[in-house]
This record gives sequence, structure tokens and C-alpha cells, in this order.
Amino acid sequence: MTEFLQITDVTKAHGTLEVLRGVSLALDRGEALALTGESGSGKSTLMHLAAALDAPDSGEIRIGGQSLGALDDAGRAAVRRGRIGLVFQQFNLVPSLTVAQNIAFQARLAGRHDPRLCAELVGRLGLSGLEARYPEALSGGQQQRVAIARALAHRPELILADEPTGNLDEATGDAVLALLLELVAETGAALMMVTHSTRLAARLGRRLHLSRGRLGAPDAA
Ligand SMILES: Nc1ncnc2c1ncn2[C@@H]1O[C@H](COP(=O)(O)OP(=O)(O)OP(=O)(O)O)[C@@H](O)[C@H]1O
Repeated sequence: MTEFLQITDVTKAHGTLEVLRGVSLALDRGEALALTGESGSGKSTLMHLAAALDAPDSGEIRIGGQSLGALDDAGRAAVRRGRIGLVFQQFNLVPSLTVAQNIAFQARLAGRHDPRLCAELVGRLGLSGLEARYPEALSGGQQQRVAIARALAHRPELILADEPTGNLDEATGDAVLALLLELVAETGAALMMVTHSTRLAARLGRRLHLSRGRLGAPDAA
């Protein structure tokens, strides 16, 4: 069987620093994986590679059976736009677009804008009444929830979320994670989520820990 995301023996250095030293993982649709690891262990680096935002030094990454290394920039951008939902620590909301327009942005680019789904995400993420605001008039936690809605609005097959609840209080963070997991279950997407919280990691079906450039079981850390 071919898993939706396949990372095989990937290495990546930043300058002389070897960050990933032979990382392999496979993640199938409907699975939710928590990625933990100390600060600087390379979690964000791995997420950027899985998002086709950066290329590994060696090894292979396949998304939906397609090797990212075999694609040109335009091909990788198309995979990112059409198949992946990204929630990164920098929210990257478009300042000149309203909340509603930001949420619909990627779905429109992918040709899959669904006003009913956007409205549902607004409601479920507690953003009702904020649709016409611009990002500068939102709190950090509200911006984070807009970024999450935007990442889900085009029904991605793979959701890559780097500390998606990092700016939220515990109750809101728990509710947002519950929503992410519900959407994964409903849509059959695959979720890879970075978190520093073992409490949140415990709520995902699978957990892996990054240490000294390699992946292992969390309790092996
Ligand atoms: N563009 C870059 N150039 C040089 N070094 C980098 C670059 N990006 C990351 N690094 C270094 O690579 C290592 C891994 O960084 P990364 O951001 O992947 O870690 P992380 O596990 O996500 O950390 P955190 O939990 O603090 O976000 C760190 O030592 C970092 O300083």
C-alpha cells in the first residue's frame, strides 16, 4: 500500500549543521501524527520539506505517490496549493484581505471555493462577526484561527500544522485541536502536527519524537 505522505531517508543541513540525518516516515489519509522534539531539533525543517517549501539534501519525499524532487517549482507550488493545508507559526495572512477573503484565498486559487464550508469554519473556529475585519485588527489568537480556517477551506489531503494552538489559551487550543481532528476524520485528510505539549500530542493517533536528527518513539527520547 502507498501512504499519502512518504518521507524516505531524508537528510538536511543548514550550513554545517546537520539537522535531519536520515528521517523516514509514512502517513496515510485519516491518520493524525504528533511530532515532538526539543527546540532546534529540526521539526520546522521537516515540516518545510513535507510542504515542498524546501528540498532535502538527499532522500525522497512523495505526496500522493508523486516524488517532489521530480517536479519543477511550478509543479511543487501546484501540489502545495491543491493538496496541502499549511498552518505555520508565522500566520502569513494577507494584510490587504479581510478575514473572509483570507479564508477563501487558497480555496479560490485551487478552484474549490465552497462558501458553505467557509461559513462553517468561521462558526466552528469562533470567528463569527470578524469576517469583514483585516488581520491587523485581530488578536494573535484570532489570526491563528483564521490561518487554520484558511488551511482547511480547500479540503486539503494533507494538513501540516506547526504549533497550531501555540497562541491560544488552553481551552481555545483544546477546542481548535478537537476541530482539526474532527475535520481530519470527516475529510479523510492526513495530519502532521508539531507540538511541544505531550498533553496535546497524546490526543493524536500517532506520535514521533525528533532527536539528534532522527525520528523515534516519544519515550525513546
Ligand atoms: N534557514 C536556516 N539557516 C540556518 N540555520 C537554520 C535555518 N533554519 C533552521 N536552522 C537551524 O536548524 C536547526 C533546526 O531548526 P528548526 O526550526 O527546524 O527547529 P525546531 O525543532 O522547529 O525548533 P523550535 O521548536 O524552536 O521551533 C536549529 O538549530 C536552527 O537554528
